[in-house]
Amino acid sequence: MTKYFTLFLLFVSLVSCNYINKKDVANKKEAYILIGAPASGKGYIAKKITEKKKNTLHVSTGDLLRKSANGNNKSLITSGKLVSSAEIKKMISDYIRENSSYDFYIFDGIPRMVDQVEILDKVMIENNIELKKVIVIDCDRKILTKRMNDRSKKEGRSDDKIEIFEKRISSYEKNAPSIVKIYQDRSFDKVARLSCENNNNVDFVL
Ligand SMILES: Nc1ncnc2c1ncn2[C@@H]1O[C@H](COP(=O)(O)OP(=O)(O)O)[C@@H](O)[C@H]1O
Repeated sequence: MTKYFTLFLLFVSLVSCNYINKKDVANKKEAYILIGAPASGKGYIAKKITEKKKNTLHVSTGDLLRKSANGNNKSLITSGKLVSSAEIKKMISDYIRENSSYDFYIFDGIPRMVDQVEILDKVMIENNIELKKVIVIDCDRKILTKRMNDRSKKEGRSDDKIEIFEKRISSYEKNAPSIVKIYQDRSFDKVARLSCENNNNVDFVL
């Protein structure tokens, strides 16, 4: 009799363990961080990932700022300068807190400066989001400039004028290598590289 009771207890504990594991998996949220120069196709890659992974939120700091920016930030954006990290911190923490029910997050446009790595770390910890992959998009400057020209005809973004665009690329070239290095030093395997020209198949970086 005791033998059967012990077996029963073992069975119950196994089932409940499995239940806990399933629940943990269900609650785990994961993030992709996209790093790429202006016009390198971060939006395009984000769209591809969103198609592959259900319940994914694409978080573009540029889009969020364009929707909400005050006068001062608007003029910073128009002149190709960066908005202060303090404002980015508030904007991103509020936004993720208000949109916490996703399974996957794609961060596009953050971190843009080294100090924003820590800001994003904190937001991810507070919202129980783990880093899945940092995807770096490599792109030749000639291609970027051509794309910017095409895009500015279609979208008419105020910061897509050639001299402003060059400034944004220089800012990217100044900041991105140190940011990528931080993630590589933390975990080399989590940093994947994609070419901006040959990026139809994103499966291998997911
Ligand atoms: N993380 C950020 N920190 C500071 N400024 C930002 C950040 N993200 C976006 N911005 C501002 O918004 C502008 C547009 O950003 P975005 O749409 O990502 O453009 P792109 O990647 O094409 O340069 C940037 O040039 C900058 O002024």
